[in-house]
Amino acid sequence: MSSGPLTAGKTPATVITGFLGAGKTTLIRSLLEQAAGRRLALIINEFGDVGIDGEILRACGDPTCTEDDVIELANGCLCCTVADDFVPAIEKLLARPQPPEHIIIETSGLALPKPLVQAFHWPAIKTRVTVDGVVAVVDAAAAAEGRFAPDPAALAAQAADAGQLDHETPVEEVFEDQLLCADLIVVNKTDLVGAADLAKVEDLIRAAMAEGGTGREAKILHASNGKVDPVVLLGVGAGAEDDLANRPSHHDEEEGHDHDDFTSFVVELAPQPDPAALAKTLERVAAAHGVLRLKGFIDVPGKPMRLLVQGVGTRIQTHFDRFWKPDEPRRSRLVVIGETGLDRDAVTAALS
Ligand SMILES: Nc1nc2c(ncn2[C@@H]2O[C@H](COP(=O)(O)OP(=O)(O)OP(=O)(O)O)[C@@H](O)[C@H]2O)c(=O)[nH]1
Repeated sequence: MSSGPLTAGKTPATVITGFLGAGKTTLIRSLLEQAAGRRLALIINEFGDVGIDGEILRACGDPTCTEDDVIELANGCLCCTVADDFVPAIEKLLARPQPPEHIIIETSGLALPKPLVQAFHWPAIKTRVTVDGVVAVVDAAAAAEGRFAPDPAALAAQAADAGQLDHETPVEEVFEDQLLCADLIVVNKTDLVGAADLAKVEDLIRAAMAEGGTGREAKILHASNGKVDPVVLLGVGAGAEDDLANRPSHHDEEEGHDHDDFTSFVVELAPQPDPAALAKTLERVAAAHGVLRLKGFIDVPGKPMRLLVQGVGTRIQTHFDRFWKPDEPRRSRLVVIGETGLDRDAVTAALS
């Protein structure tokens, strides 16, 4: 656990980053199940204004995770709302009669984590909290399909050109930034790939890090459904806020940063009698329009439970996650996330 001279006595915080749908919430859920009485608090930031991740975590029914332990900062980008939202949220947690022993922060899948780590230099929290580690979760299946970077061989050829960061797609940029800030990289969804693809993903990660110009070696772990030993995950002891120079970021090159690359909107659907048919439709729409992420809850008439829908690229999963509450409107709403230019009207029409 954190014990260096700079981190002694401070509350450790772990930043969980990773591209849309990589498995951050799943990993946190697994962590909560294994918390063994340790007081954890969660701060969750999502892209889009409907807090699905907080809902999923609250629905887990884990006694170590009460309503008060989950703080959602759902409006926008954490690093841009540091003063108004993030620092006060940390202060509030520390002021509790029983403050958390460890704070877990889930960034949005589109966040560049470095500016968030920088926020730990704010005077109000600098002497009281340290970033124990930045964990980047990688979707092994999506990475093996080439969704985040060109072929590793091509990347390796570019590695000699370290520092040339401006030729990438927005998705590649975000993916690389998250890796470059990480102390620990969790290659998740290993159940979906074979050994050869897993090796390819590790090559791709190392090539992306080399291309980004860091000399640091982050530790790489494998996981399925985010199952990682909590002692490893929460015991990095990095003091990452004091090691920013070794974490290059596209954010370093820009004045402020750009929120224009991605877009999100909510589609309100009619109740859906057939989850399997809905999943087929979503798969078709995601493929036709290049949707990056879909998530939300659906009313299935006659069913007492709400249907959780999760789409990562064209991979759609559904399951009933909890009973509708008596006073809760049975709405069917999906958050849709894609790159700017995603045709909102066409997607809405195709889903409605
Ligand atoms: N097959 C498989 N599916 C997984 C695994 N981990 C997560 N998933 C699924 O992937 C989808 C996305 O998982 P989340 O944990 O919500 O991902 P996330 O990174 O929190 O997503 P965002 O917050 O939207 O960026 C869900 O349907 C999960 O059930 C895994 O190891 N294997």
